[in-house]
Amino acid sequence: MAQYSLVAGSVGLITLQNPPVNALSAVVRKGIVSTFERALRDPKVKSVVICGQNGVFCGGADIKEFGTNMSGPPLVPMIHAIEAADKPVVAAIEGSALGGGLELALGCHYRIAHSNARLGLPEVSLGLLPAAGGTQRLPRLIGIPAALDLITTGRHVTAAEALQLGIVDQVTDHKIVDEAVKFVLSVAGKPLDARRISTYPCPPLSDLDTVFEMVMQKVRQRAHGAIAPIACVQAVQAAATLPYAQGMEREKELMATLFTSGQARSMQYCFFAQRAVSKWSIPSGARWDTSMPRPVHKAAVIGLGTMGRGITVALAQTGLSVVAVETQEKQLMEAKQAMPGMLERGARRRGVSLTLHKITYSRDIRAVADVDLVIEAVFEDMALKKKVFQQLSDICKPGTFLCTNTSGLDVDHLASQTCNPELVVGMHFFAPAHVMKLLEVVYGPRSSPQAVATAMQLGKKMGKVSVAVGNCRGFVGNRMLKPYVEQAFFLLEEGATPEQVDGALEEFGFSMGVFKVSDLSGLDVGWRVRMADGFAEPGASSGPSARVRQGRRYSPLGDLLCEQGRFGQKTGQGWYQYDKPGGRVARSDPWLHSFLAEYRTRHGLVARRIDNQEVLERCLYALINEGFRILEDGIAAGPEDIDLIYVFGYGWPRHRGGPMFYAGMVGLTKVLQRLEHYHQAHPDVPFMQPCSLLRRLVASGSPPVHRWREVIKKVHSQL
Ligand SMILES: CCCCCCC[C@H](O)CC(=O)SCCNC(=O)CCNC(=O)[C@H](O)C(C)(C)COP(=O)([O-])OP(=O)([O-])OC[C@H]1O[C@@H](n2cnc3c(N)ncnc32)[C@H](O)[C@@H]1OP(=O)([O-])[O-]
Ligand SMILES: NC(=O)c1ccc[n+]([C@@H]2O[C@H](COP(=O)([O-])OP(=O)(O)OC[C@H]3O[C@@H](n4cnc5c(N)ncnc54)[C@H](O)[C@@H]3O)[C@@H](O)[C@H]2O)c1
Repeated sequence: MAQYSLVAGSVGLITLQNPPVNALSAVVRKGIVSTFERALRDPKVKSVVICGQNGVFCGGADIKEFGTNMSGPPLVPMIHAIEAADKPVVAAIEGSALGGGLELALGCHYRIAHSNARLGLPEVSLGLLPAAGGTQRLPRLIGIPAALDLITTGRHVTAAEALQLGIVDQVTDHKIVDEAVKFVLSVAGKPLDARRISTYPCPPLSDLDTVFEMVMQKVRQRAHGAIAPIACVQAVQAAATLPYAQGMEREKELMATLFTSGQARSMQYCFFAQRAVSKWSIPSGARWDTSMPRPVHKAAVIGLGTMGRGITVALAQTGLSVVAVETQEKQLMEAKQAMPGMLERGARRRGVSLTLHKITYSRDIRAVADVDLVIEAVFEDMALKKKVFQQLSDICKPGTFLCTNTSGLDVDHLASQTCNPELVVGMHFFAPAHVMKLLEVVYGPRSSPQAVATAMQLGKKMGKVSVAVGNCRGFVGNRMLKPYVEQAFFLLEEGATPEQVDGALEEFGFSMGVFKVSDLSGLDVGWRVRMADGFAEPGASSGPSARVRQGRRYSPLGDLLCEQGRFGQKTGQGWYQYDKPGGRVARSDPWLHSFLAEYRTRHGLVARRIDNQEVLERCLYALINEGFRILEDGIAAGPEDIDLIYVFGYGWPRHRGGPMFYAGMVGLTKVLQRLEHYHQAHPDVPFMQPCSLLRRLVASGSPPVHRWREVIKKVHSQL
């Protein structure tokens, strides 16, 4: 609703009231319309201030309404009426003014922001565009380039940047409503014609066509198949080239296409999934709302390699004191040199000024004696990690949480090396750890609710999307990757090329295909794991039995490349070639193609034409099938957890909602049928055998993804 009061004798104050973010639900819109009409009718009222309750102006349209039959007064005429009023209207912005909230403010004649405010048009991240005049008013107010930037990226700006861009007229540190009232009294009676943004011409730009062509090209490249960013550019183009009324028509038309699209549904699903996973619960019964995290003031990181450096930066950025321990002098020196630059770039990326960081370095693990939480990031070697955990258990003060960044080793086994296994959890970051948004918090049967709650809260503080997952080989993300990569190898054996497989996956929306990612992270990483598991054995990669291991189909292709020293980007050769070791630009490698041809001949394989549909089905359905197994095993609490892990950690396109949501969009029956088809063709590939949970879901009528938990619960209760 919207509350109305008369203040300072002549100012009508409208307060949006819809906790927690004052979203513009039907009731709120109704409230604004009626209170605004009342203010206009009242001769005592000379001006109006619009604000939001509880320190938030407005989080935009009510996203929950989007899937329903929308009723109540529409936003566009409501904002028009505010702009057309002959009494000055000021938006008093604190907290957030996002989406429809900012569009409402743009309809006001003046905008005053508290210094804590964040403003933006994030509709693009929901698969939409700002359809309450945002695409038409913002370019008229701040110019086309700046508006394009904000609308196509959806980024939020601080009050200071908003002032610089000209979005707001004033920024204050004082009470926002008091300032707005003071301000509106000072402008009462002044003409308003020059304050109605819709009447402004768009600031001229020379060579408009070239600008839009270039922007469109850039946006298309970044969009990876998402349609909303393209529509955003088209809408701003309408603002630049058409009169306001026609621009509004174009905005409406473009929004109509987006509004009902599968992409918008997928992205809005991700929005709510992100909120849902923070409300974690684990099989022991511990939950987010009953488990108290313990404050962490001082943390430590053990091992300053690739991951340890990123984790140290991410911790320091939250304002924590960090003790960084590294045994190798050379690594320690390199880390010390690299860290300031990483912190500086991080501050720039987050749009904040660089503050003094409290990092102390040591080669002696005893330096961590007084920290509240330790994150271990030494080599992926169980014997080494066990030793480190034994040391930590001896050295650290009582109650210190001991966390490991292992990519997939048994967290329980590490916990058993300590005197207090309840204090041990996995904190699995993704490279580069100070940039990537995902954190898997791995709990074991003995992890205390407080340890899980503390790791989840610390992750949130670090700006991560933290997902609580159970302990199993590879946890959720890396476990699902295995069947996906395996299928990619099999496709090469059968006639595909790395270029084709990557091309199909990139067209689907991944920013990088599986082989480019493998080159980036290093082929040797998986090779070492396969050797440890007894899959890859030196000398076993050729010969007649090379393609069968432990009774199942196996492809030694990755092992053969590693045996040749082709580890990917770091060696300048992998599935692709690079201009030098460490090079970043992947080029097709004729050597690899003849190697594949020779390999097929050696094993009597006849290359066949494989279409992209098959590439996608085999790679993605194998991954999704493992996702169902993870749900069945109770390793992930729900499909949302898996989906966010893939969107934030593995480059799954957000506009496709994550693998499990995507399976629902494709149709569970179809996914099941195709898995059955591929499993029949290759019964020696266990990953393709459809998971029984998938069968149960299909048998229960393929419920929508938000109802899968009911079926999963039934499965668990029968176990
Ligand atoms: C044809 C039709 C034409 C329509 C015209 C459309 C016009 C317009 O252009 C479209 C929009 O505005 S699109 C909108 C554009 N706006 C955006 O994209 C902004 C989206 N919101 C945000 O980015 C963040 O929530 C804030 C930064 C506002 C607050 O962050 P924070 O303090 O960390 O809080 P938190 O944990 O994030 O959320 C707390 C609770 O609020 C909930 N909720 C939040 N916003 C909601 C909404 N708009 N709605 C509903 N609910 C919303 C959230 O789910 C959660 O619920 P839970 O049940 O407690 O889990
Ligand atoms: N690299 C990735 O993409 C990635 C992603 C997620 C998780 N991980 C995991 O993170 C951990 C570290 O991986 P990385 O890629 O940073 O390895 P890395 O080889 O880059 O760094 C490991 C560092 O640990 C140091 N170290 C070894 N023993 C030590 C000890 N006892 N005390 C202090 N320092 C010691 C080494 O000198 C080295 O600098 C591994 O468990 C790995 O599986 C890696």
